[in-house]
Amino acid sequence: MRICFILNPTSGTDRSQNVPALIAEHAAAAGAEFDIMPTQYAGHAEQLAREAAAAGCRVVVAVGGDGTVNEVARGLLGTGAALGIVPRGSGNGLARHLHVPLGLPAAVQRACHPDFQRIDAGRINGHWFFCTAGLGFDAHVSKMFAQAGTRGLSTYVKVALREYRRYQPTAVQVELENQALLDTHCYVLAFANAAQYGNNAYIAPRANIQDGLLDLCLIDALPIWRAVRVGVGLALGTLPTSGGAQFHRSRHIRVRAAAPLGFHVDGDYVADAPNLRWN
Ligand SMILES: Nc1ncnc2c1ncn2[C@@H]1O[C@H](COP(=O)(O)OP(=O)(O)OP(=O)(O)O)[C@@H](O)[C@H]1O
Repeated sequence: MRICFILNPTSGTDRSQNVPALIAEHAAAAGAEFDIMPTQYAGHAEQLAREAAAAGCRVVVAVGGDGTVNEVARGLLGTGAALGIVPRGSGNGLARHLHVPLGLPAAVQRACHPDFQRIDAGRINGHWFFCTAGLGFDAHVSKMFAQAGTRGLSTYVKVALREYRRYQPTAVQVELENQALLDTHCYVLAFANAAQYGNNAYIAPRANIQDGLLDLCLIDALPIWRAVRVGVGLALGTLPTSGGAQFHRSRHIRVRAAAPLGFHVDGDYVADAPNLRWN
């Protein structure tokens, strides 16, 4: 079985290791036939993944964080090749959800001897996601984070605290299957295919990646007392019971807003769009 590792050299914050050499060492030790292809620009991993699948690779491994996983997985949709992950990002939400080992040697070993399982894919306005997507404050923070110049959890937390004081939520209507229309303020509207954003921040601890449904976490306002409670709930995985957030589950979700809203897809800010549909 031939395996292709697609490596984003810009993922994560640790530049101290020679990652291609380490992958080669551990893949060879696992007895795999393999290729290692570094990306050259944002978006390149999707094309490389599609080409690897067309060339007969049965497993195509994203070496990076959730953004790289998203691109590789997008490229594999409809090809029959399986996605593997060697987590090298700063959040690694999908890898953590799927219990992929976070250490490189064990992750490479697992990619070379895979257990296959099916996972759901979500879509927002035509953009695929595999872990989480959302709009509101977290989308706004992902936009500002991308402009911050540095990456990593501490930068993310700094940006989130700074933007917390500035962010104004928008009024939206949310339409779910078989439920009354919700008129709400979109402070956070998170669409979870997997349970966490990354870094073990559990936005939807009960999300099941194989149930064909999205878990919607809705927070309509975030005064400081609730922000603290939500922060604790994210860290402990208790958001559904600790108060401050509503949860729903649906296959399709439609969101209407008077003004265009930005959204994020697996942590990367995409675009502003007036009317969004999730499925
Ligand atoms: N060669 C490259 N040069 C610049 N950007 C790249 C390159 N290859 C991929 N990218 C972009 O880098 C972005 C960030 O990568 P990724 O999400 O893997 O790392 P991360 O942000 O550190 O991890 P996480 O999303 O888990 O926090 C991706 O959205 C991808 O489009």
